[in-house]
Amino acid sequence: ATSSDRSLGNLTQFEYLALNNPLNLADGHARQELTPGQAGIIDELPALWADSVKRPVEEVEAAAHRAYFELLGQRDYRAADSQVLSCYSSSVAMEIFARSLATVTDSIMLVHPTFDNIPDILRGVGLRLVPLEEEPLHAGTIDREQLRSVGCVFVTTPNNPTGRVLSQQRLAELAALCAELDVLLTLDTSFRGFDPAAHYDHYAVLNASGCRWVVIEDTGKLWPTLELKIGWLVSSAHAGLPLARIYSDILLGVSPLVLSMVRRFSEDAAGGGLADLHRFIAGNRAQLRGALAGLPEVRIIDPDSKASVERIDLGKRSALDVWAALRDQNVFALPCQKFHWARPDEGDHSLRIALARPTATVAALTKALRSVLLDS
Ligand SMILES: N=C(N)NC[C@@H](O)CC(=O)C(=O)O
Repeated sequence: ATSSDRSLGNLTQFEYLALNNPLNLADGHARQELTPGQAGIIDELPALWADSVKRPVEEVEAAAHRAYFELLGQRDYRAADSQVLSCYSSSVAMEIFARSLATVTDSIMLVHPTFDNIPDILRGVGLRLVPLEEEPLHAGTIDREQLRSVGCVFVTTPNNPTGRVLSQQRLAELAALCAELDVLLTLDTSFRGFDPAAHYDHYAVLNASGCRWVVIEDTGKLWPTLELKIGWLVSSAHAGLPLARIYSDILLGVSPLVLSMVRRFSEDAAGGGLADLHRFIAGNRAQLRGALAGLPEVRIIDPDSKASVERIDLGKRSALDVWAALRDQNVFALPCQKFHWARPDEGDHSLRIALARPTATVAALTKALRSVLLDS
C-alpha cells in the first residue's frame, strides 16, 4: 500500500475508489441485479409517479413506512404518538440526530467497532465518545457509572461489519437501564432486513421500558434502487431532542415517488422477495467461505453473521497490503481499520467483503483474493 492509500481519511473514501469499477465489493449498498418482481416495479414507476401526484404526501409517507416496518416485524413504532421523520438517507437522519443530541449533552457511548461515519458525524458536532465493546453489550454487563456519565448510548444492530444482533432480552435489559438512569437509547438498524433475528418488534420492547429512544431505519441497504432510498428517524414522544426543529433546518420532506417505490419493494419482499434475498446473500456468503476454506491464516471472523457483508481475518497479513494488491487487479474490498474508531490497529489485519453483489462479481473477487492470499 502506498502512503496515499494510508492517507485515506475514512471508509467512504475507500468506497469512492471502488465506485466506478465493475468489481466493487467495498460499500455495503445493494448492487445485486433486480429480481423479476423488482424489475416489474421499475416498469410501474410512471404509474407510481401519477399516483403520488394525486395523493397527500402524508398518506404516501404513512403507507410507505407501514409497509416497510411491518415487513421487518416492527409494529409498535407509531404507539404512544412517537414521531417518524423521513430523510433522504440514514446518514442525513444521523446528522439531524447528532445535531439535536449535541444541544442536550456533550457525550455519547457508542458501540465499537462500527461504521466510521457514525463516530465521525458524532465527533463533528463536538460530542465526546465512549466506546461500548460488543462483549459487554451482548453478553456481559455495561458499566453503570460510565453509562450514567453520558447523555446517550448508541447501538448499531445488526452491527456493521460484525453482523451481531442485539437480542430481545438484551435490548429489554439495556432499555430498562436507560430508563432507570434517564439515558437516551438510540439504535441504527440499517442492516435489520438481512437477519430475521432482528425482526422482533424493537418498538414494543422500547415502549414497554419507558426509556427515551430514537431509532434510525434505512431502506438503502436491501434493494438495488440506484441510491433511491429513505432513512427514517423515529423517536419516542418524550425523547427530549429538537429533532423536528433540526429536521426543518435540513429539509421539508422527501420524494413521494421514492416513498411509493419503497412501499412497492416492501410489498414485493413481503410476498416472498425477502426470503429470496436471504437465500441469495447466503449463497454468496457460502461461495466466499468455501473458496477461502483451508487457506493458511485466513478466518471468517463472524460465523453467525447474516448481514450483507463478510469480515475476513488475514492473520499476519496487512489488510491494507491485501486491499492494495486487489486494487492493482481492479478488485475492491474494504480494509477494516477505520471501523475500529477507538483503537484502529485492531482492524489492521481484517478485510470486509460486500455480499449484495451479482454472484459472478463475488466469484471474481474470490478468485483474485485467493491468488493474493496464496502469494502473501
Ligand atoms: N454516508 C456514508 N458515508 N455512506 C456510506 C455508507 O452508507 C456505507 C456503509 O454503510 C457501508 O459500506 O457499510
